[in-house]
Amino acid sequence: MEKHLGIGLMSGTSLDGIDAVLVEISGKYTETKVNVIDSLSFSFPKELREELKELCSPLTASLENICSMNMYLGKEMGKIVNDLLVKANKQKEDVLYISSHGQTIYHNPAGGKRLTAVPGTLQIGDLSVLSEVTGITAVGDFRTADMAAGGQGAPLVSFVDYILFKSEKYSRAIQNIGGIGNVTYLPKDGTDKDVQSFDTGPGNMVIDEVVTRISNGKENYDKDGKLAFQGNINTKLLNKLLDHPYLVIEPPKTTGRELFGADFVDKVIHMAGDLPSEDIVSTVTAWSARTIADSYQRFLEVDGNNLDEVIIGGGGSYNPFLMKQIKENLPEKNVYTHEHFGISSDLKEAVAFAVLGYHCLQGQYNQSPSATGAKNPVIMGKVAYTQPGAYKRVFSWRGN
Ligand SMILES: Nc1ncnc2c1ncn2[C@@H]1O[C@H](COP(=O)(O)OP(=O)(O)OP(=O)(O)O)[C@@H](O)[C@H]1O
Ligand SMILES: CC(=O)N[C@H]1[C@@H]2OC[C@@H](O2)[C@@H](O)[C@@H]1O[C@H](C)C(=O)O
Repeated sequence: MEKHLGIGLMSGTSLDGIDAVLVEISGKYTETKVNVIDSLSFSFPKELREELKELCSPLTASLENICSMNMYLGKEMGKIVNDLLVKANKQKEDVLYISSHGQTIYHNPAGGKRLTAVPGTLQIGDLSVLSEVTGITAVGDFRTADMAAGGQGAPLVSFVDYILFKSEKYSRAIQNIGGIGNVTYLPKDGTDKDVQSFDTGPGNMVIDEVVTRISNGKENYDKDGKLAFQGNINTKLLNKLLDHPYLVIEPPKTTGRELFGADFVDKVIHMAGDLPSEDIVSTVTAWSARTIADSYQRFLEVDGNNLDEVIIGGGGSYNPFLMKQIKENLPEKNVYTHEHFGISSDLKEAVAFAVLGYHCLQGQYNQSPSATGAKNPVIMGKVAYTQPGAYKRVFSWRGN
């Protein structure tokens, strides 16, 4: 089977930065083979992170800044790709495509009341700029295709989870803990029609924002759960947080900074009153863990479905306090991280988007309707090439 080099780029809702991964890839769907060759991570400087946060809220976003940031991020993403090529000692001619998730700044799967307020989602980091800076074909803007077919536009990684983790022996929950938590449920010996997926709720987003506030911006996350370990979980605050209406909405459902961003953290800080700051960190971390465990019980382990294994990835898997809480809430499950299966928790989503982009270029479906709630399968992604060389490399290849 013909092998190619491709690059996956992930810039997630945590707004922590961009992960870039160079993969060798071949095949399609359950025959897909993907190996990581090299990777590079770029942390957003504080000012950029703050600007992006502003763009994620209708109260602080400006049209002018969104317009510029789309171009700016496209260029930055291109520079990261070029750095990765230097690191891996590869030329642009060696690489068939880049597949970029883009930076979500707004995600509104429910839409609004006005006639024109239909569901929408916006990922920025322009694909033409990315292609022009790198000389490589760029694929991206996946979520709108799923929404066009009536889906939530997320979670999309469930398609790749099915390829990587389906098992004849065990029912599995593949849990990502990024800014938001999302799960893919793969029942034992199930088909692609049995895949279920939804956002469980806050992952690290609320923890990160609380830490940013209490440290006056000196820290932006609770490294190794240090603050959470120093505090106590406050049951009263925890119970109030567990009343959040998102947690009982039936899947398919997705969420983001619109519900669990800075405006929500204002309310948490208010609810916490004069609690010591470490207790607030412990409590919101315990809350994230509970929302994950509770949603399995509420939505997955129903109708005779069971759950044997939980496989955790994303940055939250590096927070030992959060992991401890998850394990305590799931005493009868085997809880692993992606590393147990030879996959980096950090790079998994970037690899997943490399797989989605490769399918787009092959004209293959790359989405799971049962996971996103779409009416029908679609090929997600748009393709940009600004120079003939990039165009020729992709179109002289018939990836069938
Ligand atoms: N050593 C660590 N200790 C505690 N938390 C950590 C550690 N490393 C990473 N994290 C957490 O992981 C977050 C980043 O996670 P990740 O990169 O998976 O998110 P993302 O891809 O931006 O989000 P999403 O999957 O929601 O789009 C950081 O903001 C931080 O909260
Ligand atoms: C709109 C958006 O960017 N959603 C992200 C976010 O981060 C985690 C969770 O919420 C998930 O639904 C999704 O990302 C992953 C990559 C997904 O689509 O599978």
